[in-house]
Amino acid sequence: MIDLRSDTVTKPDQAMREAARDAEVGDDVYGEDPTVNELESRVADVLGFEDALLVPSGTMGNQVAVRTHTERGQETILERESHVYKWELGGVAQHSGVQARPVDGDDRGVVSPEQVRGAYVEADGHRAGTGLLALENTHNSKGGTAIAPEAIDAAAEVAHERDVPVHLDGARLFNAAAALDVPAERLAREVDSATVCLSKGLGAPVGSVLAGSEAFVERARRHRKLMGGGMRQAGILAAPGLRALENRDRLGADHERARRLAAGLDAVSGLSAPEPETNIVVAETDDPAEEVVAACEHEGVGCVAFGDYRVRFCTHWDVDDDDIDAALSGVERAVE
Ligand SMILES: Cc1ncc(COP(=O)(O)O)c(CN[C@H](C(=O)O)[C@H](C)O)c1O
Repeated sequence: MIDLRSDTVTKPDQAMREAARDAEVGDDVYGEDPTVNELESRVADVLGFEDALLVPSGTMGNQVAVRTHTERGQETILERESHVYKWELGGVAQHSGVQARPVDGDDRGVVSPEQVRGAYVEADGHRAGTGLLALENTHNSKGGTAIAPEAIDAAAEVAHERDVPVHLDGARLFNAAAALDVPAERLAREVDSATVCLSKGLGAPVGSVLAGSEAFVERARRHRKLMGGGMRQAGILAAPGLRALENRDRLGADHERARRLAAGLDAVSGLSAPEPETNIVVAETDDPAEEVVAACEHEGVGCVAFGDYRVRFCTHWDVDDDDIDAALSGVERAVE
């Protein structure tokens, strides 16, 4: 099957497997795994933060960030279609006792300064107040949109004027950086913490990294442990992660293939697919999405329903040009 369901399906290459095999390891709960320490330091540098923390998943990175930034009862402002709100099992409530305050970003998932201002709640005798603003870049549900640094900065400025910290779910931050041709550090410059996923388009088998100030990461390390994320010889995971980090420069190839895939899908009767900004293609379907997904699977193409009449296809490093051609033929057969 040509698996376009997600870029989470990427598999480690031989170099990553050998790096894992040969990794120098230690007990990371004691801070003694040299490979984990190297990865954390490297990601902190790349994102322009003081420190960083390896976590098993992007979800844990986001949830540790929420738990570290907030107090119980507070609210977190987030975009209604964001991953933190929509796909993390109510984690902000379950892990942190935090209330979600969703706002409807624009069609690209951008949360405006006015929306932050309007959703902000000052603590008083009856309310715990706003404890966090959570943003996402690229924005998955809106089609992998690469949000400009100025938009992130503007929302963060309003939060900071009210002493509210900002977390950036940067699961695909390097995709945004590649699409906008700006350093990832610039996209994270005005936020207080950011997660990046090594296990998506970058191809690592496991792992995300949560970056922030030294004081933030010290507290986040405790919350990671609280959630059971304290790992031992995790250099086995950090070594392929370090290799994955070097794949940032190849993400443009995924974006180019996504553009070709979208153009081909758009030409199929019963589908319409706008030009993507990164590696995520979302097609509007005449037939129910679930039917289209099942038909595509039958023709050897993996994709996922992204709404009643929306289907998502993700390009990634295990998908080459021939796969795109084959996928287009398969989808054409599926929906004809
Ligand atoms: C923006 C963003 N932030 C966080 C995560 C969570 O990462 P993991 O927990 O899967 O490592 C994801 C995964 N997204 C997955 C996907 O797109 O297939 C599913 C929906 O969970 C994400 O898209």
